[in-house]
Amino acid sequence: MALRVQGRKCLRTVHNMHLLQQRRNNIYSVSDGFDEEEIRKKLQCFPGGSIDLLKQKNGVAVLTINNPSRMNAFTGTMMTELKDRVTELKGWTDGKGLIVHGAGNTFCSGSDLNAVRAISNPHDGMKMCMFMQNTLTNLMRLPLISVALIEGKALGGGAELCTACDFRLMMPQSEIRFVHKHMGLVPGWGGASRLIRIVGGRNALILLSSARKVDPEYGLAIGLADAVITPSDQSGSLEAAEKWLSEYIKGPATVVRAVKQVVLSGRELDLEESLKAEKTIFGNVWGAPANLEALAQGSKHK
Ligand SMILES: CC[C@H](C(=O)O)C(=O)SCCNC(=O)CCNC(=O)[C@H](O)C(C)(C)COP(=O)(O)OP(=O)(O)OC[C@H]1O[C@@H](n2cnc3c(N)ncnc32)[C@H](O)[C@@H]1OP(=O)(O)O
Repeated sequence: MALRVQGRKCLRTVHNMHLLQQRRNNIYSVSDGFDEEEIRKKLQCFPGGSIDLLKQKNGVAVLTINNPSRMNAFTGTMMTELKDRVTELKGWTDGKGLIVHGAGNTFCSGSDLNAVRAISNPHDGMKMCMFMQNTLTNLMRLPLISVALIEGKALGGGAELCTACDFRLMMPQSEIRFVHKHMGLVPGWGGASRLIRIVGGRNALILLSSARKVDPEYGLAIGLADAVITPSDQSGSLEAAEKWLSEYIKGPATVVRAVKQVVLSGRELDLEESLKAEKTIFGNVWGAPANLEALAQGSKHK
């Protein structure tokens, strides 16, 4: 009898770990008819710009969408570079936070229209969509607290990209705009699914069906923007974003990453599975150095 109970417990733990593992993986794989190498080769035909990653000692990484002459539009090589940078961040165990921003004074104007025109057939479009969904899902699931710093415009795919971050910071002149309908499209990089979870179905329907501009005031009202930052003469927008983020990433990386993981589980799993995942994550921090140190110090929370 005791053995049977133990066996069931063990099976449950394996199932639980399997679910957590699944969450870390790509949405599309070979079993979905997705051949990453095939689309990578195609994307390499559309070069230009870069995705730059700076991992700082303070545990905050800065990811720069860098193609200012085209308002930071995503070329094919930038899509593959984004995938590689996100993979690099997955292995960065000292990391706590991430800021995604654009070079120059703007965020991102979506896909490079030159590439879009060249692959405007459904087969290639679907492969690109699967590739970007995999990348942005992995970005969203990083155990880092992420912020999209939206300076200037976030249009089309750029608007979708900012929904893969935990928070969105706008600036007085910035705008987020899902222009897809005006292009005869709907979002395909996972932007619609994430937008609904951020602002609710009603607001998402308004934004997607009207391609309405979201300015900071409207962004704050519907919960798409988390704050509006105004850089001072002394510090630029990146510094202001880092300052805003610093509130949420104080303390050891193990604990900050665990916080992000429990929130991810709650966001993505049903209640029972989320509770089990929470237990597993809790098991990793309970009695760990940060916990023991806090107990030894007898900390008070006045
Ligand atoms: C819809 C879904 C799809 C996806 O999910 O994959 C997409 O994202 S498609 C792309 C959607 N985005 C657009 O359609 C943006 C089109 N561009 C604009 O509306 C304007 O350029 C704007 C508002 C971004 C900036 O306007 P502004 O007057 O400030 O500057 P310019 O128009 O002179 O732009 C400077 C320079 O950048 C080039 N540019 C801008 N966006 C793109 C882009 N997405 N792809 C390629 N090139 C882009 C623009 O053509 C100018 O180049 P130049 O050689 O100087 O004429």
